[in-house]
Amino acid sequence: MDGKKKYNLYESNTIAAIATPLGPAGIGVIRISGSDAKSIVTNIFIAKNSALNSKDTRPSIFEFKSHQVYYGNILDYHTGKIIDEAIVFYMKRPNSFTREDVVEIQCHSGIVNLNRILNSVLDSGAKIAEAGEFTKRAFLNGRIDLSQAEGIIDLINAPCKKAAEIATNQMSGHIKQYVEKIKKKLIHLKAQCEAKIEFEESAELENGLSLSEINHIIFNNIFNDLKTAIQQSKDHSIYSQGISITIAGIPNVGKSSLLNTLVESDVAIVSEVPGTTRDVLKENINIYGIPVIAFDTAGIHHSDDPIEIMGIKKAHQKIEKSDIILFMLDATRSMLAFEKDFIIQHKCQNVIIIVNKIDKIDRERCNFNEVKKIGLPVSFISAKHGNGIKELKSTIYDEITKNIDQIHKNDAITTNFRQRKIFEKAVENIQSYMKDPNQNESYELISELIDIIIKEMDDITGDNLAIDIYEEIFKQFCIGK
Ligand SMILES: Nc1nc2c(c(=O)[nH]1)N(C=O)[C@@H](CNc1ccc(C(=O)N[C@@H](CCC(=O)O)C(=O)O)cc1)CN2
Ligand SMILES: Nc1nc2c(ncn2[C@@H]2O[C@H](COP(=O)(O)OP(=O)(O)OP(=O)(O)O)[C@@H](O)[C@H]2O)c(=O)[nH]1
Ligand SMILES: [Mg+2]
Repeated sequence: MDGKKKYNLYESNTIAAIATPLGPAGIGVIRISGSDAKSIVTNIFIAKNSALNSKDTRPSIFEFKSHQVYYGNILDYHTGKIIDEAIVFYMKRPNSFTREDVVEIQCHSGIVNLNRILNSVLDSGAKIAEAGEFTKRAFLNGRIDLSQAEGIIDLINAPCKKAAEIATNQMSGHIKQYVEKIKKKLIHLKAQCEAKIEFEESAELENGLSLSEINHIIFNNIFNDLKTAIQQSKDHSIYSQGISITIAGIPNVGKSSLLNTLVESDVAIVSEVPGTTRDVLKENINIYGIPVIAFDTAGIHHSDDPIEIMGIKKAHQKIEKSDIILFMLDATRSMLAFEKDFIIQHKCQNVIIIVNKIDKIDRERCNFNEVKKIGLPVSFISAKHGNGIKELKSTIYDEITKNIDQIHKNDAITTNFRQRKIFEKAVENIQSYMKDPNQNESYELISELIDIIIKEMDDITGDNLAIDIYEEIFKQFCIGK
């Protein structure tokens, strides 16, 4: 991490926010960052038990030592009355998360208590922090780059273990290092081009790279680095974005029963009356670490009931948009022509055929060769009694991951959507240069291309990025982060 300070934007104000959730919890934390952090807390804190020299009095600013904790009482700024007992933690700049002076107040939790303490801190001179402002300061003050800051948001929002692991990698600088490696190669090539352009006539440079060698490195080595980042990120995006699964089928086959079994809770109404489900139901589930949004839909059939027709229309819309369709059949009867047609129509999507209610039939006599012949994955289950559900989950997992090579590689480079778009733009720029008939003739042209890609790599790490772009990114954070 470089130590340089990029901006002096915030030196004049000190910010504060509640950093923990506003609900019942054991402990709550209020975070204060900026040059007045220490004096602001000095006004509203009395240290107890000789933690500071001035026992049972307001401490002098000079008494706080960095990275030490002090026990005492937090007071109301105006009345001087005790609000809560707390532990106060001071981190002297630049040895803090924001690289500014930071004081944290660890107090009891509870919405009212935390807000009373925050108000006392604000009355004592702090300004309320915007969403993500602490992390923005860590970025502006050079502790982390933009990709690491984005790793922090992703970690906070991670919907599953794998997504959290990927976010931790980003936070610790995977993307940053990957981009820096590409940039280093580009800067080397750029220097070669500049030298050639400058000394062309005097022919002083004999052992520099030739134009075709430079082109070759960009078209192969750099191009592959960019492509690898894009491909591996696509593979991993299922962990952060999740995938959608729609349960479909004719009425009464057991779709809602399956949703309930997958969620392990009675979220959907189940009854023997066909046409029970009218609306689309949505539930979050987790299939071997992959976040899945599961939709239960109205049974599809020909209906004259206007409300049912609306439900069936919604079901079709969900089916068209979903990543995987679980198409459910009833094991107690043979397949209808309508069901066969549905399967044929949707064969291009990822369809898993589910034969439900196997508890009701004699497995030996169950003849579903017809279904197996279709060539799609088939699961035999009892949604009601739970048979075959583990196998169904494995089948779904295989379907999700079937086109993914990199999924288990921990060192795979994983970008978020914003970063991936920039890598894609860089690939497009190289491709259109490759198509340019003049590209073999000019160091100037390749030098321009190199400049463009360097600028794009800078956008990933946030170097020289326009203020409005990173402002947008930090707004996605929660307050207190
Ligand atoms: N209470 C608390 N917990 C937290 C944070 C925090 O700010 N406060 N963090 C943030 O949200 C994360 C940790 N990140 C941090 C990063 C750097 C420093 C820091 O003080 N670094 C100094 C000193 C390091 C040392 O003593 O070795 C430095 O790097 O110079 C602290 C927290 C998660 N847990
Ligand atoms: N024996 C048995 N009965 C089941 C099974 N799954 C569902 N059922 C029964 O089948 C009936 C219909 O189940 P639902 O889950 O409501 O079916 P659905 O497909 O959601 O029906 P609609 O919402 O009307 O389209 C209920 O009486 C369930 O108890 C199963 O695996 N075995
Ligand atoms: Mg239903």
